[in-house]
Amino acid sequence: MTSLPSQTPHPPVLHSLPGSSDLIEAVAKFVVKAQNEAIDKRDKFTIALSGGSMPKNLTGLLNRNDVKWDKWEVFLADERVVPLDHPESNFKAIYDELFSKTPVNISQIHALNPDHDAIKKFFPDSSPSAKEIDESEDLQDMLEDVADEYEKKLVNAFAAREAARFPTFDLILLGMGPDGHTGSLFPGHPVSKESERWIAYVYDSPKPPPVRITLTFPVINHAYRVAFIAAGEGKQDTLHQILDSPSGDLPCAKVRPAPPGKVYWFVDDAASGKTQYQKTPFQL
Ligand SMILES: O=C1O[C@H](COP(=O)(O)O)[C@@H](O)[C@H](O)[C@H]1O
Repeated sequence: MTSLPSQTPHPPVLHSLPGSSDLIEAVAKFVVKAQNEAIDKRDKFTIALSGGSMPKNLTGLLNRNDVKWDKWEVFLADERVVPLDHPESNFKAIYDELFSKTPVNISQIHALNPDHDAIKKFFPDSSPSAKEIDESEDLQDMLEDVADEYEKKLVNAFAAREAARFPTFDLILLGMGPDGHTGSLFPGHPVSKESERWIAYVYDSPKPPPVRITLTFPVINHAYRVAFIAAGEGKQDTLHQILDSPSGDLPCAKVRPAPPGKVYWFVDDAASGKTQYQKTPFQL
């Protein structure tokens, strides 16, 4: 077992694209580059995807003929504990927007176990309150089990190829919430301090639905590439705070992969309207 390397992280690379179609095209080119490098090395591409506004920004991949879909192994950067066909499911968002239009086999996408008891128990409309979960070891055990099950999927996928303490994703794509959260890692939440687990659960997410699982920071910061995708004026202040303020308290600012890993920001000019951070023209 090796632990996280401790070199100084590379500074984030900021690419700001004029509009939505430029952003979507740049993201597609970037993902294909990451895909090709991974396939050259290991004949496989391990990627983790987020929900929220991200899936529609991945649709540029559908216009290309150099995506080697059969080599993709897909995980969720975070997921809400809801049925897979629920409108709040990140799996559903990604599947509907992207994978349903590709030859990717469903077995290549690692979703939550749809038959887990927790899916019924924590279904948003009938979910116990955070206080009830706080007071119930059984409910917490059930959530622990959901996180464990998902973690095992990662262990199975990565253990065969590396004996590292944390998995090395070829690419993790993240969103940035207006409060600076990413995945289901929310500002000030104790899960942000998790240093051992690969997958953690949250039952008091300030953004509904409250019950979720998420990749932890050690996993995110062990990836070979992490890229945020954020668009729109509504993200301006948060992006400014994350990239221009050296204190780095928001969850997005804590994404600083250990070298050789790197973090990239793909944003539109509306989102980067206030940031002073140096922009790097996007070119491949
Ligand atoms: O709740 C979530 O929010 C973040 C950010 O979403 P966005 O709509 O502001 O882009 C998302 O990345 C995450 O996957 C999701 O569960």
